[in-house]
Amino acid sequence: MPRETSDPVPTAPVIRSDVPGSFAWGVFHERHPKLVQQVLDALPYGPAQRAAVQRLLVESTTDVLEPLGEDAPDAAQWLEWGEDLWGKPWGEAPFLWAESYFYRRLLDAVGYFRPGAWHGVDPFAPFKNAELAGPAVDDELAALNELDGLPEARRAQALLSSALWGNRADLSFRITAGADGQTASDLVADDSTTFCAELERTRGGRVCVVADNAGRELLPDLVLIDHLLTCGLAAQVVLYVKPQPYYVSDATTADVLASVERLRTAPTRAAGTVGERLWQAMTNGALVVRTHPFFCAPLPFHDMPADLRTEFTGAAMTILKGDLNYRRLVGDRLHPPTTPFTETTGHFPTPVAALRTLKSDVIVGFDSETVARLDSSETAWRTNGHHAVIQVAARH
Ligand SMILES: O=P(O)(O)OC[C@H]1O[C@](O)(CO)[C@@H](O)[C@@H]1O
Repeated sequence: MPRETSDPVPTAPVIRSDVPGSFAWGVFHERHPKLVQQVLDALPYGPAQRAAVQRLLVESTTDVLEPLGEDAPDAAQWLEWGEDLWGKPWGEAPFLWAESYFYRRLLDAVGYFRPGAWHGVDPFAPFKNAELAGPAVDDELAALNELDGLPEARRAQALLSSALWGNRADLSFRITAGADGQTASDLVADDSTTFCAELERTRGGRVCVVADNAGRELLPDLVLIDHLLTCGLAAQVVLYVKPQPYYVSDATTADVLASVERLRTAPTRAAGTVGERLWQAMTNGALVVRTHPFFCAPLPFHDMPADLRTEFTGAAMTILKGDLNYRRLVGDRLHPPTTPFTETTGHFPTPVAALRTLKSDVIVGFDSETVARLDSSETAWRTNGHHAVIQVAARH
């Protein structure tokens, strides 16, 4: 796809999953087998679906990329997205592309798009439901009572922080991270002052939020959205979700509805009030939930189609949540970590804020001291999910 903007052409190597020992290699060879087992344990799929899922595991680690069947509703779209890749080993495709296609093929294997009993059944719903129903969520929602009465700036900081660290709760991450990732954490790039100042400067505009995971990430996202609307920092919020199940726990419209309901029916006052306000906001158009096929595309946001670009255009800010959205925003490449964030996000049609815990190799916008400090820690700081960034590219 031709580059439509005048931003610099990236030269950093595109990440692939064919380097043994690399993080991306581990996703295909270690994480996916565990994920698939969990999916097969969580729902009583029949023998044909189980066999198809196992075939996908083998194909994605040892074989070449096969296109979707002609009867798939999005077969033509994927043929185009993969036009240079079909017939090549999975590991030779960009990691972002291959991982995305893995999730699309998993839906295929479990019959998500086929007429029949499993049509439209989210294979990740058992995990999402269990998380939303869990006692940890009750505790988190009860803590909202304590924010009442705080000055607006302090409340905003607390809600921003919850939305940021909510990303650490991603179910896919916990498959290999063990427990809940509740070890020492570190905010390694913090543009939160710019974030708040920018929203104040554009007060009353439209803010877009590109959601990441359902459950314990989406709940604090929704609470932050309620804050933006209630304080008048945004007159309208457009929440973008995935059109279909994706990357294990990514939020769909059904997940938004379940989360709003969870808030509305929470036993604690503050959460219930937020839930009621969000319900009203949805009914009067202050909060709009939207989706687009491109949110499950295997491509960076640089390549977003014109209709989606037009939708974003004019927003005061777009908040992108999570690791995958970050990869798609800055490009899934081994950038030098000191590459300016603004240099990699200039293609996006609006000012952007990334709220992300680090769960893959991609990183930009660091100063060299921070990189040296993290490198000397001899931990897998880029991928272990203990660190986070709030990075903002304002345009004025
Ligand atoms: O839910 P998030 O924050 O987007 O994280 C998803 C991340 O998980 C992985 O699928 C595996 O770690 C990454 O490749 C991906 O970027």
